[in-house]
Amino acid sequence: MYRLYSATPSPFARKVRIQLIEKAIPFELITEVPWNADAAVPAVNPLGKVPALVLESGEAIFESRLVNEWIEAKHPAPPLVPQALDDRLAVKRYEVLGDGICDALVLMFFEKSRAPEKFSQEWFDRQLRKVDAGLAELARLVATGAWAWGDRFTQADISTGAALKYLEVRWPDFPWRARHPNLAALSDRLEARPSFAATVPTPQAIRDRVA
Ligand SMILES: N[C@@H](CCC(=O)N[C@@H](CS(=O)(=O)O)C(=O)NCC(=O)O)C(=O)O
Repeated sequence: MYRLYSATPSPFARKVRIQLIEKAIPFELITEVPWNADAAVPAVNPLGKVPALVLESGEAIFESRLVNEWIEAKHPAPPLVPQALDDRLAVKRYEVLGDGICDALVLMFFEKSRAPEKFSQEWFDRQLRKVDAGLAELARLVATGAWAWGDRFTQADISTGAALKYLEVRWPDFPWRARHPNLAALSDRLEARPSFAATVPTPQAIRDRVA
């Protein structure tokens, strides 16, 4: 059975969990705080990050985009990424935008946790601009669609949904729903799916706070 190293707030790990559940692939979930000194994930991922998927052979795959690409290739049914190259590119664009928004949110979270004298408003505001512009582009791409891309559930929905819910969990007061009602409606539809309901992100206490 596959083993997936994960963390409760992680939108990147959530993408993999959702993909595995959508494809009915059994896996053992190993949940930890990757920031803590005693984290286990560095033993399988030299970059020390979750998600990391460990195969029955013991081989580890890390970086959520690569993990999901591998899962899609090894377990193609049901297909979550279209075959045609231009369509694949279109779907992957949502993952790049969603991951980029989450990367900026992670940086904002840790910037905010610094001692006041170490906090950089300029750095925080730079990341916030990426979130704002990334959301605006996702809203433009989604438009009035029932799904993030095309006429069915794809990896574009996984990426978009994971980013939106992470934003909501990390920054509850961020007014993305008012700004982008189409994204709010898509998020609500996606969060009703069993694979989303089973993987709702929750904050975690970090014992070994990064200086
Ligand atoms: N690009 C990576 C990002 C993964 C990532 O940043 N994971 C965080 C946890 S979370 O921010 O997703 O909750 C981590 O393990 N960080 C530990 C570290 O960076 O040392 C991916 O998509 O897999």
